[in-house]
Amino acid sequence: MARGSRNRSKESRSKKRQEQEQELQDLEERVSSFSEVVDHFEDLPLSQPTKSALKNAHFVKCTDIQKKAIYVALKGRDILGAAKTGSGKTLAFLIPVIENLYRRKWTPYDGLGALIISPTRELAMQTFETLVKIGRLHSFSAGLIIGGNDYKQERDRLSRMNILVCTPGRLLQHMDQAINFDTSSLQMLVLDEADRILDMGFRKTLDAIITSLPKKRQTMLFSATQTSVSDLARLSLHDPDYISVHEHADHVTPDNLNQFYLVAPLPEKLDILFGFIKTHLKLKIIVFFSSCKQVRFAFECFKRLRPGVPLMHLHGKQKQASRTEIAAKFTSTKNAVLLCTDIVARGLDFPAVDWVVQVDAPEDVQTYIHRVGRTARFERGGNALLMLLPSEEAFLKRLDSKKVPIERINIKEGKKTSIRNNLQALCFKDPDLKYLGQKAFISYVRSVFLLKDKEVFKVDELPTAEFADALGLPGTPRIKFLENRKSNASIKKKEGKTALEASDEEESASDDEEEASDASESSEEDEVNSSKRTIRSKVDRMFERKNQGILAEHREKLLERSFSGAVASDSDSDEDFMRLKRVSHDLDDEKKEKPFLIDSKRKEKVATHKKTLLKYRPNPEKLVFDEEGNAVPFYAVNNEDTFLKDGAVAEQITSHLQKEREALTQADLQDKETVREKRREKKRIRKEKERAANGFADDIDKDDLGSGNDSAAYESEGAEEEAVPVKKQKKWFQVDEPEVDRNIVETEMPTTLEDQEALALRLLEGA
Ligand SMILES: Nc1ncnc2c1ncn2[C@@H]1O[C@H](COP(=O)(O)OP(=O)(O)OP(=O)(O)O)[C@@H](O)[C@H]1O
Repeated sequence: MARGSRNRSKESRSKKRQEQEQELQDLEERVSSFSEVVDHFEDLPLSQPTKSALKNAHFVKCTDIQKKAIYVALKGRDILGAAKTGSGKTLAFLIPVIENLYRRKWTPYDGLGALIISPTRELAMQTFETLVKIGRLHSFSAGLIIGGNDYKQERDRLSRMNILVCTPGRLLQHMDQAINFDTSSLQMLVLDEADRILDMGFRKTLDAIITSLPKKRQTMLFSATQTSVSDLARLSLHDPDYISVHEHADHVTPDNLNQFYLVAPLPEKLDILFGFIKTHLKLKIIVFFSSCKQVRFAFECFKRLRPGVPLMHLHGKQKQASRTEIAAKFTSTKNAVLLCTDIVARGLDFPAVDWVVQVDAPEDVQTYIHRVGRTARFERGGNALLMLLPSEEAFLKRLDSKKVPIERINIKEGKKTSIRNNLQALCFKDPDLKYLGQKAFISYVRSVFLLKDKEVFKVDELPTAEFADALGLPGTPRIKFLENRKSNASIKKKEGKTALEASDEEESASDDEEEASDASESSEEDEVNSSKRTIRSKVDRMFERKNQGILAEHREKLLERSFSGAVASDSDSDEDFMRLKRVSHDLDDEKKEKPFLIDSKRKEKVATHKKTLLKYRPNPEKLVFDEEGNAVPFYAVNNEDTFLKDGAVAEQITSHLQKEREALTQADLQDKETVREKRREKKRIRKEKERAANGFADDIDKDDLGSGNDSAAYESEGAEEEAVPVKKQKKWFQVDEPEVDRNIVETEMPTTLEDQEALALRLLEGA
């Protein structure tokens, strides 16, 4: 009996296996004979688990790139896929990855089958999520390998993974360090945002990765912007298929995207942005800056100015946990403003973004296309606003030549607001904010300095003093790299080189610096090292870090003083700051100690006896130092006659005491003020802690979530005068053409505490 049932189950197992084999064989045949473009996933030659998962995720109809790329990729061909932003490229490569492994009967024991490389961590995470969604009914193992995660944990799981989604730097780290990481069985390599991964920033990393991968593999490249042919050669593609669905479209950007630009002087950019936010409170907005420090400064200032909408910020200098949390929060929020750098520019799919605002112009048209592509995704509408400096108007030519339609707008005079005074007050009150402002200033100038397109980005035409003033800074911070550039250029000129060559060399040096970094976040150091990299001491770094532009000058003076009289040397450098240099301490000839010459037996004996030796020394002279630091004999400072010239002794005593008393009173007043300031600070910290306990914490030093509501913490400190009144400003700008539909989203039921607060604020202020 038992044997009978065992036989039956054996039979049914082998029957099932045979059916599966047959199914796979049929699928293989369908794939190889398939050559039509179909509209629905259901009609593609896909396995049942994939079809079911797609259906469950509500993916029914294929987009253009999916129609044209999936069936070709299923045949194992190399692919170069290009389609506009938000057109569904992710599924176009994920479906073939899963299916091709499935048809090859890949199991967890077969090792690594597919590698998907993304330029940023957030994009890798998003791709991984989609992979999990559509591959959940398969039995493959998949892993996410990105910087900022637990390296050990990743390493221990590597050997068991069939599909890996990763960022280039972290992948190479594992390739170099993890003994159990074997890539020899790899079947497929996918480069998402291929042009970015193949460009200079990742060149060395990617080349090192490619050399470790088997040559016989399927390679798929996808991007919204074109990959240069010379870059492709590095991948040794096998007779690739070029699938470019929007090649003949009128525009390279989505058709349902309205694009505007305005010409804004540098000092007015933050005013304009703040005005824009205040007049678009109910919308979801992404704002791009060129550096992390600008993002932080704008975020810290704006949240204190309470625009009445949740504010968030995202950049590469935040901890990974914060980055992930903020990205998730912005995804789920209906209306919010996300201030960010270009780590958000590519691939990220935040739902229902209404506006993309570029406060700083992008480095090139490619970056522009990717940035604006964060809105108007997959059949939705969207709007984009670009701020150009008067000196950057040449960028419009670049956009035009790449088929980007953009329209000029002007802000209505009556709608202009200024937050300059508010920023000044904030920076005055909070040295940390001022320090951040100084860093933001330097970062911005540096970013313009580093940009390649010198016809558009002209660092020498930046109104730096006015810009510093507009940021609320008490003075213009020193821009050391520009000074270095000038001095380097003049040295090079002397050596027969032109200034242009000199600055080009500096740029290429900084390109090298970028190579090892993640995405575009590397250009964040405030100081540009000149073409020769110098080793900086701890003290140098400290001076560079704290109060740039204030201490830097102080330090220069210190240096001047310490080295005045020093033996001039060509090798003078910053490291010499802590090194004692030979300083001439020559005294007058007559005061010089006569050398004790040992020219007889007697003197030889004396030389061993300290006390006797003293009589050969000149008489000691008591010296004091005057205010200029000159040594003068003690008794020469004052004698009785000169002393009495200033009045009788008693009078002088009284006036001296009077002066001292005044000085003490003054010092006392200052002390009292300091104590008061400390008390205020304590109170503020206590209040912040209380708020933190209630879930409202947001610390300037923490890269955590932020919202407009955080500024409430400053209310009791008399910050009311900093709040700019909220007015209902419907028409913020004017276009020559009829008004564009701004795609206003109605307020939904607030879901989070921040939403509720922002809504309450708006209601109170009548927005
Ligand atoms: N066939 C489909 N049906 C419905 N929605 C889809 C389909 N394909 C993709 N989408 C959705 O469209 C959005 C954009 O897709 P995806 O992120 O893949 O675009 P992309 O072309 O990679 O954009 P980018 O160039 O910015 O990286 C996503 O929200 C995705 O879920």
